[in-house]
Amino acid sequence: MAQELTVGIAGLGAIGLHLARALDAGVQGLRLAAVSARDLKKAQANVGGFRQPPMVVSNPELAACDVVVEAAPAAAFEEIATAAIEAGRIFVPSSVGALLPRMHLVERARETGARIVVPTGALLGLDAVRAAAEGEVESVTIETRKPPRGLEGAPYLRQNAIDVLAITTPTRVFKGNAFDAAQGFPANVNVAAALALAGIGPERTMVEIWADPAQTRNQHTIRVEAAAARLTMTIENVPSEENPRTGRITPLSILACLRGLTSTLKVGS
Ligand SMILES: NC(=O)C1=CN([C@@H]2O[C@H](COP(=O)(O)OP(=O)(O)OC[C@H]3O[C@@H](n4cnc5c(N)ncnc54)[C@H](O)[C@@H]3O)[C@@H](O)[C@H]2O)C=CC1
Ligand SMILES: O=C([O-])CC(=O)C(=O)O
Repeated sequence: MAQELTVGIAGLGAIGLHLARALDAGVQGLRLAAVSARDLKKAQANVGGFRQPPMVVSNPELAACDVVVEAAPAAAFEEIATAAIEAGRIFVPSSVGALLPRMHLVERARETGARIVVPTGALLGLDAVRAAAEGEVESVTIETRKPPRGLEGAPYLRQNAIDVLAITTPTRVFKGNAFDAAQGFPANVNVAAALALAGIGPERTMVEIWADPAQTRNQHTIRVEAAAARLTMTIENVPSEENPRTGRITPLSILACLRGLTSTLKVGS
């Protein structure tokens, strides 16, 4: 019989709370053991009614779990990631954009025996992108279209005095590489960072971000031109109620990713 992995979740928002509930409902081979949050009292109330209430701990204390899922704002990424990686755990980031300027953590994980497992999250097709990237890849692009409120508050918009809520027609608000996109939109295009890591890296992965008042969904289109195949894929995510920046599929994707850590039958590369 396969061993059970304990799971700790940092952050109980649109991603973390849904994931915590799903794990508490029972997933073979995984046990929710601990959660952390900004507001520990609220976290206690959120998990108090669980079948098996997890411990409410600090971010560094999550590293006692076998698997640490980061589902917090990007600003908290370093504290959560460092503790998990130093303890040699499996670290599953949501704020993937925050990993791009911290690739030394990957080197450190090699030394401590930790693993960093980036989920597909709100995106699709990273299996095909990884396969294509085993061969020659000419280009990888992602076009993200969100309702304006799904981009609100991004540092890039503030720095460039773009009032996204005043936009009345589809408007391209960013064009550049995935590294710069992740810095400028830390809460909006983690998908671009995941795509970059799956394929040809953050400098060569090109990103367009559109604010589109006609959109009701968070839409991402990937285009890959490679020696082995041409890929064009679109996902249209229903924004979550708690956080319109975040597609509802994200906690489901992380759950699927966690199942893959212990399942006997694993589908997709
Ligand atoms: N990889 C992907 O495909 C996607 C990634 N994301 C990213 O995932 C992260 C979480 O997203 P959401 O759940 O939608 O955010 P959210 O804002 O709904 O939830 C974040 C939670 O973390 C808590 N928090 C704040 N400071 C904290 C701290 N220092 N330590 C622990 N918890 C803290 C907040 O109180 C909140 O409950 C964000 O960085 C977001 O940009 C979001 C969507 C897709
Ligand atoms: O949920 C989405 O559509 C994507 C998202 O917010 C992100 O990549 O950070």
